Amino acid sequence: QCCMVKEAIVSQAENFVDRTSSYLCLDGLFNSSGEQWKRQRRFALSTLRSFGLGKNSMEQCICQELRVLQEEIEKEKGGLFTPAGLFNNAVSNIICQLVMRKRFDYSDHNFQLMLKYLSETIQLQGSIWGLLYDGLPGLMKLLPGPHNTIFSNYGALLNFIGEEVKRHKQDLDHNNPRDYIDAFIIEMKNHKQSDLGFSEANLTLCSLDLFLAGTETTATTLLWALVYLIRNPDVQGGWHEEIDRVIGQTRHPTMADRPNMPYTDAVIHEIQRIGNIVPLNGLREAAQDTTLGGYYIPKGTSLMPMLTSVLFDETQWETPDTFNPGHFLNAEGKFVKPEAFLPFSAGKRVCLGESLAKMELFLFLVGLLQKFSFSVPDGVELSTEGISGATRVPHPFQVSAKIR
Ligand code: HEM
Repeated sequence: QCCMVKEAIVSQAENFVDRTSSYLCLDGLFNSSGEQWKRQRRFALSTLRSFGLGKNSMEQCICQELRVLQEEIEKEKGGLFTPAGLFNNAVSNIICQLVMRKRFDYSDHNFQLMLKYLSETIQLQGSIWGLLYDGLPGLMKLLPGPHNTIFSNYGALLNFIGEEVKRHKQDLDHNNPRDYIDAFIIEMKNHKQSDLGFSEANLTLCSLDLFLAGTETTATTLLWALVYLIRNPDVQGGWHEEIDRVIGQTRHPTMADRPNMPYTDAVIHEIQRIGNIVPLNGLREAAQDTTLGGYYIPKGTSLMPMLTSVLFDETQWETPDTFNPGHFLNAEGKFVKPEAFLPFSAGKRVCLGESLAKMELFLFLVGLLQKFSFSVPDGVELSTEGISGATRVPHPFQVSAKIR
């Protein structure tokens, strides 16, 4: 199965095309294909890079947000709190800086509402209701049910981004674009009509895609980190020890610390593997009759490459169902990355934000562990059973964070 997933998304990619979701007939980044997707993906990558993606300035931006997050957690004074909202807000602020050059306070109720809509929509889209709608949009449109909430949530989210676009148009300086939205508006002027997706409607959709993709996955990974660290105090202790030895207690982590922290690297990778945050990839469709892993797949067949099967393949991992950072360490304690590790997928549609996500996971997690020990009251056990939608999230939980 592992080989099939990799074959389908990498070596046989030309035999499969992306099958777009029926929701709202969106273009955006996720749902476009062909020339438009190619152009939009290239534009998004180069624009985000020009505003700091993968650069030192991004590192500083994440560390500033880390400080705010640490202060917010400190305010809890070691008492129980719910980390989900804080993590969502902190992570979202990073992609918001790139897309709309602003961050939102943790007390901003309207922004909290947007984040709630976002999580709810992602869960519903991956639920049976979302899948039924994707399969039978004509019929489902006529029926009541939770799938209708997706439309109202998208409406509110598109409105929120639309307001930002309006504000950007009012004070745009064509010679000094500030962010992705500015750069897109300028690019729209260079294109006749709306070819290759450079239209105002698509600007809103692409911005929403970045906001959505850049928030939920990374914030959910941070939540799984707490679940597994609290359930495995020896791993949390080992991580504290490496942080104290390599960075100490006074300075902030930087990406330059990473090569000196193999245990940290291994734990983060193991959290991503066992957390299995994006279990299902987007639908693909066989563009021609194809043979994959010995199976004949006729042209037109829809396939869903399950990243889960790669992450839990017992031929690839020593103890696939157990949280074990040793999966990513060799006998000398050096970090190694097995080929079967594919949480960002692979091939031409590989996650566009992979480098940003890795930077965020490293800096946020090391910064939080440097400052706090996380625990739950005696007798409480955090569940590893996730709630599966388009992403797999932990059941809501509370933790306490004691300053170290
Ligand atoms: C731990 C965090 C993350 C995980 C596990 C993750 C995982 C994924 C996966 C599995 C895909 C689907 C790839 C495919 O269809 O083959 C994807 C696509 C995508 N991701 Fe991420 N992602 C993460 C963070 C981010 C961040 C921070 C951004 C912000 C820019 C982002 C932006 C995107 C975009 C725009 C796509 C669509 C790419 C396309 O269709 O061309 N992701 N991601």
